[in-house]
Formats: sequence, C-alpha cells, structure tokens
Amino acid sequence: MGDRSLTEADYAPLSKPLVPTSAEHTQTQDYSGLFVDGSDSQSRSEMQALPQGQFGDKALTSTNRFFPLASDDPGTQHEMGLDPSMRRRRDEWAERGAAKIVKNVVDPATGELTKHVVKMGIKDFKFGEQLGDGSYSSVVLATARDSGKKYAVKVLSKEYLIRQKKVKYVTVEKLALQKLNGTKGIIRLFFTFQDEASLYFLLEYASHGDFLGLIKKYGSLNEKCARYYASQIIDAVDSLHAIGIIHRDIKPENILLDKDMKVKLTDFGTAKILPEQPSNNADGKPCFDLYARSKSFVGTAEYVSPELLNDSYTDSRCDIWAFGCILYQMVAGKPPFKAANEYLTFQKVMKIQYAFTAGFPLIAKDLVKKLLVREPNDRLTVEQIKAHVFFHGVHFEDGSVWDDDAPEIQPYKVSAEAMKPLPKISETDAATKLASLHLASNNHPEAQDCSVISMSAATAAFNKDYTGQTKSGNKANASVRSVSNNTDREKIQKKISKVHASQSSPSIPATSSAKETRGHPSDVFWSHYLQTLDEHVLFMKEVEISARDVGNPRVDLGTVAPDYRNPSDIDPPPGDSGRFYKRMLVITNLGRVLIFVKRSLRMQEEHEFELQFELQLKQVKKINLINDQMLQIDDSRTIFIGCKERPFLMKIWKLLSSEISANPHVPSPKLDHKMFDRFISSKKQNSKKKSQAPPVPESGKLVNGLPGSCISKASEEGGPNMKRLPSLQTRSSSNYSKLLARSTEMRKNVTRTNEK
Ligand SMILES: Nc1ncnc2c1ncn2[C@@H]1O[C@H](COP(=O)(O)OP(=O)(O)OP(=O)(O)O)[C@@H](O)[C@H]1O
Repeated sequence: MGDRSLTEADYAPLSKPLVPTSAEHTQTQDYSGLFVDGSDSQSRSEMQALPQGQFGDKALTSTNRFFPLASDDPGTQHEMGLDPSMRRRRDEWAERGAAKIVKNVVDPATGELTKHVVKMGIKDFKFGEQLGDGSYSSVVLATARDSGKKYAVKVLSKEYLIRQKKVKYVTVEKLALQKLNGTKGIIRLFFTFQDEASLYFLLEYASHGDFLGLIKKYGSLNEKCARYYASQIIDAVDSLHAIGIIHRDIKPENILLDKDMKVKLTDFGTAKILPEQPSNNADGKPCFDLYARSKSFVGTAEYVSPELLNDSYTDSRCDIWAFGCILYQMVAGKPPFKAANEYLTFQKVMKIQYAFTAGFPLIAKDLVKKLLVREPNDRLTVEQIKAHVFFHGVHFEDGSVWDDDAPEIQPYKVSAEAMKPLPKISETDAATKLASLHLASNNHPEAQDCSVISMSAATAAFNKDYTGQTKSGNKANASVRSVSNNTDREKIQKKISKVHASQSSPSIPATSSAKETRGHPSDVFWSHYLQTLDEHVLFMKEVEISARDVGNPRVDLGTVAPDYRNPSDIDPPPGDSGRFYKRMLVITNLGRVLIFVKRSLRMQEEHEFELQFELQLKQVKKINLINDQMLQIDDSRTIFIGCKERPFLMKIWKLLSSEISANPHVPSPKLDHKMFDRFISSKKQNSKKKSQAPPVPESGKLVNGLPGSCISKASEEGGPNMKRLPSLQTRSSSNYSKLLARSTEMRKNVTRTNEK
C-alpha cells in the first residue's frame, strides 16, 4: 500500500462491525457483563474470516497516532482550531462510532427502573496516564465520567492497521475476548467504540501492571508465589483451550495483575480461534481439535515453542511450552532461552538448550523439565500439570485458585525445603496417580529424574578441589547460598546432608570416597560428573581474589599459604584474617559461568552464584564487578549479570573495593589452557562416540552450536531479560521468517555435509 493516501474504500472494513455484537447482553450502569460494539449496527450479521498471519512493525507510528487528552474538558481543546468540516466529521463519528449501551435508569418521578439505550464514546471518559505500549496499540487509563470507574482503553490507529494489513488481527482479538467474556483469569472487554482515526477497546483495568514488572521488581518469586501465580496461569490456559482458543503469545508482559494481584491474561491479537467440531458429548460441551496444526509464525522469541521453529507448526501445546518458560522465569528471574539476539535465542530453543540456575527448587525443576520438552506429545498436558506434585494442595477443581488471597511477594531463596527430593507418589492421591500414569504412557525419560541440581555438584567439586577430599558425608553436596551467619549455614547444611544422605544423587558419584577423589584434578571430576548431561565444562580456573582497598599489595596465597589446596588447614597470617578469598570459575557450554567464592581460612564462608552470558572466556584476564548488577570483563566489555544474590554480590564487591582480579593460580597460564584443551578434545571424542554427532563443519568453530561467524556481530549483552520482549509478528523489519529460514538452511547444510 506504500505511502499513498488512504481512500474511503480502505477504511470500509473498519467502519463496519468487526464482529457481530452480542444481542442478548444484559447491561448495567457499570457495563459489567457487557460486550457491545460501537459500530454501524446494520451490518451486524457480517462475520469476517478468521485471520492468521503476522503483525507488522511498531504500531501507531503513523501521524494519526492517537493520544486521548488527559483533560477534564476534552471538548474545548479539541474545539479550538477545528474547522467546521472537521467539527462536523467529529460529531458524525461521535454518533456513528459510539457504543450503544442499554442502561438501567431510575425514573426520578416514579422510582421505576427503565432501560435506556445510550451511546458511549470518547467523550464519556477522562483519559489519564499511558499504561503500556504494544506493538500495534497504546493502552491508556480512562475514567468513566458518570461512574468514576477506571478502565484501560486500548487505542488502535486505523490508518496503521490498514496500512499494515492488520485489521483482521483486531477482529481476532475482539472475537476472542468476546468469547472469553467473564472467564476467570482473562481480561474483560466491556465494549468497543471508534472515531475517525482510532478504534477503542474498553478493557478492565489491571491496576498492578504486568507480570514482567513483578518479576523485575523482586528479581524472582519464591515457590509459594510461583505456585500461586502458576496455578492461576495454567487454569486460565485451561479455560482458554476449553473454549477453543489458543493464545500463542503467552509471556509475562501479557499476564496482567488486577487490583487483587490476580492473573488476567491479555493480548489475544495472535490467538487462534478454533472451529467447533461435531461432537456427541453428553454434557453438550463444545468440542475443539486442540491438536489442529497452524502454520502462523507468531509468538515471542523467548517463549516460542520448538515445533514452530523445527517443524513450522504450532497447536495448543505451544501455550504449555510458554507456561514452562514462565514457571522457570518466576524462580530463576530470567527466561530459560535467552541470548544476545533472537537468532541465537531460536537456536537455543531449537536445541532445548537451557540450564537451571543455582539452587532451583527440585520439585519446580521436575515440572519445568517435563514442560520444556521438544516433542509436544511428550509434554505434560494441562491435566497432568495440575496433578503434578508442584501443585500439591492446590485445588483446581473447586476454583479456589482464584479465591485465595495473593501471598506476600518474596523473591526466591534457596532453602533446605527447596532441595528436598520429590516425594513418593501416594497411591491414594488420585490426581497424582493420574499424572504418573500419563507420564508412564508417555514414556517420558525424565519422569524418574529427581537429580540434584548441577550446582550442588559444582559446590561438591569446589569442596573437593580445594580440600583434596570430599567433606564429611554428603555435606559437600549441599548448595547453600547467601547464608551469612555461619551457624545458620551449618544448620542448613546439616539438614540438607540428611536429605541427600537418603537419596542417591548422580551429582556426587557414589564412588567419590575421600580416597578416590584425593588428588583428582577438577576437570576429571567434571568430566565424570557431566558425562550424563548436555552441559559440559568449557573452561575452569582457580583464581584468587584479593582486596586492594586496604592498601596492601595483592597477597599471593601460594606464598603465604603453601598448602593452598587444603585451605581448611591454613591459619590466617596475623592481621590478615578475612582478607583472602579463593574462587573457582567454571564456564560451561550452555553459556553459564559459575563462580564459587570461598572465603578462605577455616572455610568460614562459602557462596556460589551464577552469571549467564556468552563470551569466550579464554581471553579473559580480568573481571571487575562494577556494581551489584554489572560485571566488566577485560576493562571493555560490560555485562549485566543476573545474580539473585545481590546482597551477597554487593558484599563481595565492597570487600574487594570494586576489583576482582582473576589470575590463574597455576604458574603458567598456558598450562591451564593445555589442560583445558585436553579436556575439551577428550570430551568431543566421547560425545562423538556416544551420539555419532555430525562433524563440525570445517568452515569454522561452533559457538553455541552455530558457526562462530554467525554471532561475531552479536552484542555481548546477556544476563536476565529485563526488557519487554516484542512479539515476533511485530517486527517485520527483523524478519524472523528469514532468520528462521537461514537457521533451517544451516541445519540442512550440516546434515548434507554429514551425508556426503
Ligand atoms: N487492561 C489493562 N490494564 C492495565 N494495563 C494494560 C492493560 N492492557 C494492556 N496494558 C498494558 O499495555 C501493554 C500493551 O498491551 P497489549 O499487550 O494488549 O498491546 P499489544 O499492542 O497487543 O502488544 P503486543 O502485541 O506487542 O504484545 C501491556 O503489556 C500492559 O503493560
């Protein structure tokens, strides 16, 4: 359509009703239970074809972008400067585009209730602050002049919709919201109206903003909060699917929180509305084919399901995938699949390449693992999710997920409780039994996996590497973070030891007796441990951390403490107590950087935290912690870090006066690299034997599974996703289809090379 002027004919579809209006609505003064369309009522029976496809660029960038005035008297400001013909058109539209509302009005003379049809449009609301900006809309706060009630009004520019051929998506959004009207957990659409320039959706106002804001504010959510919100999200998804609607773009930005902090799903612009299937259901419930495949390339990179990328289709199970991503994000504070750009994110999704953060609670981890499964058939169903032990005590059947008050929001902190293995399935618990039966029939390989998180193993490795032996019992397996009080820490570790003692954990090989592990280089330990995992160590360094702020030259632990490998035996040099730190830096192929900091001298404190970014750490010489959120690598590259333990990080930072030097402990850095290269080449050989993996194309090294050249220009930014993620369909400029085609082509090439 280009930049040509739009004609009457172009606007025609928007001047007609987009969907049939509800004829039997019962309206009250506050518009509850109401769905009314403010369009020409003559064409009511017209139903547009259900749209599919993609949205376009950032919306409302056209000159017609509308921002309602935040004025008490909108009339005067509009009147000034309006020529008579414009005024006439505006008045025409006030009449033509208004919603027709049936109001119950009390007759002052008789006291009787009578029904009046009134027209409502822009003049009936006071507009306030902008609540959000979508890819094709702006959302503003609106207060009804008559009742003082607050609403959110989604404003869509007609010109933009027409130019970008997005009209049909507005139709879908409206139709979906109409079908879902009154469904718990779904934002309510009261009515729509329009004027010459814009369409307006009068929506229920979700005063607590969106879920991304909540996660951002607290960094993460503890299990109680995660359970509360996850139960509402999955119940809302269940309701959608039951009505034959697939959302297809579930993400924290599209989950709103109402005045009671309860979930309201929004943004149905890319939803799929399924046709009803013939059914003999005795209960008369409508029947939909939730597995009907759709080829639309919709969603948001970080939450898009692998079948869309690998096999170019989605069905209702894409919502389950997105739910898995969000559950992970609640606890970890960042989405599981996140890279420097969408292309790399796609690669991670396609390969299901993600890692759990340190201390991720085991029960939630089990659920996430069963959701982030490549094959949609192997993914848990909504029913199975609800029956998962993570939701133990949540009563979906009686609707109490919506009645319970929201818990006090707290960020996630690892605890002994969180590290408890999955409880045994009770035979009497019908729901759990159902889930386990389904799992069995799905032959889900991970169903039995209650393994301890890899970070625990890392802690164990750390203990062993630094003491030369596994610490008493399974204590080394305990991963305790940010417990500053030594006594508390010990108590917690004892508790965890008990838990772990009763469990056979693959993290610590059963054979790892003190005798056997003594003197093992850490890479041997890691190669042993990581044999069964997708994640493997790319690089590991023992480093020392020194405090320069005290004015002393950096202390060489190797000199001061010859028995560096067994620091628990070292006595602090007089006056220097508490100034020595030891650290192990572990970089894995999943882009994880694990740093274990141990304050030396009798092992008084031990902490671990995790950073996530992508870079080739071989080059790294120095790491500075700039503040509690930023890490600077080699003076130039600044990385945002996703450290949930900010207080701890701050503590380290303060202690070290902003600088951490990462110097290899081994006398020659080359030795370090040699060890590492040996480790990697043996790792490569092992994995070749194991999986007959295709050879790496000669053209270049693989970085994250891709030729390095593909990401040479990628920004190094990583860390938690704290930006609002635009939906795929909203950025035609970045052309996802092309990206996808490129990555598919690349995979084909690799396969072809192998076949040759
Ligand atoms: N009912 C509401 N109450 C409060 N805030 C809202 C409401 N609806 C939307 N918002 C805010 O506006 C933002 C954009 O809304 P929405 O997602 O519906 O727009 P969109 O144009 O469909 O966006 P996109 O397609 O890019 O996801 C939301 O992320 C939210 O912050």
